Amino acid sequence: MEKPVVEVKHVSMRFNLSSQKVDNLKEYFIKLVRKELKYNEFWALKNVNLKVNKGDRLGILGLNGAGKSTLLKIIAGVLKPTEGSVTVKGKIAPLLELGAGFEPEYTGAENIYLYGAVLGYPREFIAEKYNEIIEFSELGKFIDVPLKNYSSGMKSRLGFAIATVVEPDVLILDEVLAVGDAKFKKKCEAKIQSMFDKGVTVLFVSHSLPQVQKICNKAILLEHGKIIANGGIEEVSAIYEEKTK
Ligand SMILES: Nc1ncnc2c1ncn2[C@@H]1O[C@H](COP(=O)(O)OP(=O)(O)OP(=O)(O)O)[C@@H](O)[C@H]1O
Repeated sequence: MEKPVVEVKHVSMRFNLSSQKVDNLKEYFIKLVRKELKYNEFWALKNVNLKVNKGDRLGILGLNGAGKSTLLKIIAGVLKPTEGSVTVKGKIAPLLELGAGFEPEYTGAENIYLYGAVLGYPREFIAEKYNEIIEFSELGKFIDVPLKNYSSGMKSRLGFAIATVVEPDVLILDEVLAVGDAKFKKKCEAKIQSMFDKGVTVLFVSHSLPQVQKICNKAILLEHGKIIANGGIEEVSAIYEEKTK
């Protein structure tokens, strides 16, 4: 039997939602110290089990708030699940919120090392790939400018360049990904396509069913934090379409 590249076992994720109105920070800390803050527990994911085999391209479908991004963040290691475990074999390129690990006071060059470390790349590896990252980002002399002076497109370009410098075994794509202007977008799409051509395993979140159908061979459908369908793309798309009628 085929060994899964990604395995999600009994994963649940609880968030604490504040149920009270707190007017300012001072009041918040007073309530915190007096243990007067009340939370409502909210389970964004509930006992999710999933296996993704090598070379599969899995679409993650579901309505707003179903838990799609939370699941991707847990698989990428950005969030730790409240319960359960995730194993991923090989290198991951998580194209989620690009540049979330950036430090605004540091230059682009310094952030390459910082963000690289956030993604778990060894320092020597970053040093080796440093020029390639700068070249792909097309930031030129701006690489020595603090990140706080970058436009949002420039930050995304640097984030994309760092996250894709590895040859990943697993590519995590969230459609919220914003990657600069039309020209740079094309370049990113070409890079993603080249990863597809090499047979990378893909996890893809999108609200666009045609886009998911174009890219993916399999899909899951999440509803209120639970997987309610898991199978071939056509079968799961049909269930999703029925739900969104
Ligand atoms: N940090 C957080 N704190 C509290 N609640 C959160 C947090 N992150 C997510 N949630 C809640 O978890 C639920 C699932 O969110 P998630 O972003 O995973 O949904 P989604 O399926 O990706 O939705 P969308 O299609 O709108 O992007 C939502 O109800 C959201 O409010």
